[in-house]
Amino acid sequence: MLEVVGLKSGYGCSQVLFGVDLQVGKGDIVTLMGRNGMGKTTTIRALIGLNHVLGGEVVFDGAKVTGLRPEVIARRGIGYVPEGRHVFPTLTVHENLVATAANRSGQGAWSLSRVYALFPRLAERQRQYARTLSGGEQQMLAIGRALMTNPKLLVLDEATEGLAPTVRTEIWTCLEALKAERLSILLIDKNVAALRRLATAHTFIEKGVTVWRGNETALAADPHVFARYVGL
Ligand SMILES: Nc1ncnc2c1ncn2[C@@H]1O[C@H](COP(=O)(O)OP(=O)(O)OP(=O)(O)O)[C@@H](O)[C@H]1O
Repeated sequence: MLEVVGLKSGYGCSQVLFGVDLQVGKGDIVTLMGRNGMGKTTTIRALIGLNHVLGGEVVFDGAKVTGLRPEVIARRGIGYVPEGRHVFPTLTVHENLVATAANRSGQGAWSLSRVYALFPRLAERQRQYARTLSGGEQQMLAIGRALMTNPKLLVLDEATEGLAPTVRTEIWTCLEALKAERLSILLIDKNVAALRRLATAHTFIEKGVTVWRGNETALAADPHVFARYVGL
């Protein structure tokens, strides 16, 4: 589904990524972990076309997408939920969702009713302006909007950051439901316990380089990996 090899990227003349390798297979839930400032968000931004790629390759769904424009990569089927939500504040919940609805149909296509079934709270607030929603509801809306593009891969950056524990649990439950549907997901999150319960594979980066990859069984078998690269 997604194969990233030797990805290099940065900001202006400051290089941040020096060789990130990452793989997400169909139905996989893959984490991107590492200490603060190691390049997790930059990796995501580079692979979806928001940051300039200095080297390496990104292959998505069998085709090279390295360096393509973000809207082109999004249309290929990568749904992105950025850190900090970014819903349209002056549109209603309903308008936010239809604004990103992809012009695709067929089996498995996301519809308003499917998003509302996943997030009943959004259904109750359909006519409410997005700016009046709680942080957790805005996060649900951000995920719902990404789903309305019918992604083959959903990318979430800190989806539970700053949310109350009960709301976090709701987001994790929703991600479990998406996992059961075999949607491929790449995610960054500081809530490591929940992340590890959900994920099928992990990627650790340090100073812009992939330093460890493996499944949860391999990670659990080697506690030094976690201590060394995340330090908890
Ligand atoms: N817009 C920017 N301009 C310049 N440098 C940036 C910019 N955004 C991030 N950086 C730098 O790039 C490096 C990697 O940042 P990045 O946000 O990718 O890390 P991260 O692993 O996601 O960290 P965190 O967990 O703190 O979000 C950091 O040194 C950061 O200061």
